[in-house]
Amino acid sequence: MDALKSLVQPLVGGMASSSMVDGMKLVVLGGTVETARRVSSSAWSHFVNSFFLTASFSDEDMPYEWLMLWLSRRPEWQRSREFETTTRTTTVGLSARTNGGTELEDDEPDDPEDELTPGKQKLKVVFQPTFDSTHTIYYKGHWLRVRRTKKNDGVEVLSISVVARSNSVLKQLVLEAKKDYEAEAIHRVQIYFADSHGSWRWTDSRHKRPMSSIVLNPGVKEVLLNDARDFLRSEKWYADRGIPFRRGYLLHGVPGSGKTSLIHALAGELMLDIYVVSLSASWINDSTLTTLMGRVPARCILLLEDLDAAFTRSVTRDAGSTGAPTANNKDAANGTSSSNRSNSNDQGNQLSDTNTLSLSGLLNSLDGVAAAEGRILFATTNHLERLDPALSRPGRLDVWVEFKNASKWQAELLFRNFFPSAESEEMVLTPEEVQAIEAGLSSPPSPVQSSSSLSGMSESDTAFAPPPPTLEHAIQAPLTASRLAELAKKFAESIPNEEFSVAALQGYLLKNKTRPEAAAFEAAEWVISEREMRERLKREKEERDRKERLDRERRRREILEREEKERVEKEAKERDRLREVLEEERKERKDKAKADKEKEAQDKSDAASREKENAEPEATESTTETTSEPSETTDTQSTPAESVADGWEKASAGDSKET
Ligand SMILES: Nc1ncnc2c1ncn2[C@@H]1O[C@H](COP(=O)(O)OP(=O)(O)OP(=O)(O)O)[C@@H](O)[C@H]1O
Repeated sequence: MDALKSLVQPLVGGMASSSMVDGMKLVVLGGTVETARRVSSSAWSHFVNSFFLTASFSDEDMPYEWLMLWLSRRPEWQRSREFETTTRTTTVGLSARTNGGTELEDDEPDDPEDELTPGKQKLKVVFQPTFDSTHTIYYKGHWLRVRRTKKNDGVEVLSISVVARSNSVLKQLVLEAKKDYEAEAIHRVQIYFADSHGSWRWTDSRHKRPMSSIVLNPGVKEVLLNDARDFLRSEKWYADRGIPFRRGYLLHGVPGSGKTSLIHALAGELMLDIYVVSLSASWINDSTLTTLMGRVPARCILLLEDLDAAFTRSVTRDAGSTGAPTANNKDAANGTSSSNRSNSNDQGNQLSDTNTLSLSGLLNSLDGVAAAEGRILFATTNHLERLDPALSRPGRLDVWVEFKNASKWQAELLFRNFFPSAESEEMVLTPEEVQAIEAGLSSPPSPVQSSSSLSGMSESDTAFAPPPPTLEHAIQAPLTASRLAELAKKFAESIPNEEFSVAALQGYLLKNKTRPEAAAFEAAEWVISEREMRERLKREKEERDRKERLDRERRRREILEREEKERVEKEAKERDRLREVLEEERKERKDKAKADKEKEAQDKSDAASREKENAEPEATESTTETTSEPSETTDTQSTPAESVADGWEKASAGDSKET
């Protein structure tokens, strides 16, 4: 301190007061402390950078999902002192869990009213650590530093750092998280969609659909399932014979017949993920498709939706559309590039010309060198007639399955699947419920009644409320197996063979989901009303088409008339212009002739005067006779402009005669 004083003393001289010295001391001390803090902090980050191994995971990739699920189960993650709250719709399944909030969400008991307001989306509050906060988690003898950050483009990144000599602990962690995730995903099918950059993006995870819920004519499901299973077991068989290990299925037929549903059910059964490309996407082209095909994993289902779009580039799924090849799709079918698609502006239903997918590009992507092996390809189309036979070559689409409208057999089975029977396990009623049904009592208080009493409505007010639900609506007594069979038969009898899609029948049953009896007995009526509606829609469509045709015709006529009028006006203008030119020429000629005559006269008089002077009168007379002739002929000759104008006049005279 004395040293500091002796340093300061000469600066402030004898005037230095003790308070000033104290102030200086404080400054020096503060500076020292701050410098020490900075040095230690930079030393720490240097230490971290040199000894910590760091792995980063972007939320655009699956490992992020695995790790978020893993973290959500760690108590350290849940005990975060800085957390954010967010709401999300409650979705049963992984996507909800992987937000890292399953264990952290509010513990509020489910509101019984939610049960009574079907369709209402339930929001829950999720607590999760804030971005940019660091958490320390102990894992297999190592301290992990976990940090979640958000980049400017909105992409979330999870960084995990660990002090270790090798990165094996991080690898172990990722593998463990993956295993946990897969254990969780065993009952779900992961869906990936292609993006315009040629990458696959995980999009959804759906509950597996039981094969039994797919209603197809006998044998179809079994054949497909066995074939796919057999294929997956036969890698060596293919390798031994040098055959590319690929198998393709084409599901074609009417919309709403179960093509997509069957693929989902098969994926669940075979424990495969689904990779979907929609060929009607505007950005799809040869090179993106080839890149995508090369990037599918070895064991998966690759689903090409709307295969016909690759041939026609048509986005319409209108049943009335014939699918007749257009100039463009002929090119495509010939295997030539469809880059000349820019001519297609006149085709209302054609995609933009940025779409350059060709048949050869599609075929190459299916079985070219870059195509992945081991995948099962499924392609769907509603328009088989638009496809090229080249697709049926082995290794491309080996098995073709047609999907038709529902047969009577399918209608019956669909009905049976839809309604529970007393023997089925799904519907287990409590003894009270059974008692209530037997006693013919109404179900528990209806939502309308309870809400009206809550809002203070008087007894008489209930007259304005909708009627309370009947027993039939509230609790559906399970049917006995024999009654269910009877009703299913009755339903199938009322449904005409292969006239309605399974989706349409499902829609009808859904409307009657609590009324199996009514569903069976009113089916014939529904068929009639559906037919009438179809007829009406058909008539309306025809009327619309007719109007559009007339409109088009009228517009075409108007355009033709306008063009004709413009042509006539143009010709008249041209005639006028030529006439003016002609007039000017005539005038010029006259002026010229006049000037010539005057000049001639002048010359003559000059010559006469000269002759007079020379006294030779005979020579002057003969010169006058010969020079007067050319001026007469000039008048009678027509110039080129005159002849063109004459032509125009003659032509227009002819035109006017014709009209
Ligand atoms: N054969 C079927 N068995 C069970 N459900 C079916 C069947 N066909 C259709 N459905 C039901 O109808 C709806 C539409 O079916 P899906 O999407 O599988 O038909 P699709 O043939 O793929 O139609 P699109 O060609 O229009 O894509 C789904 O809800 C599905 O459950």
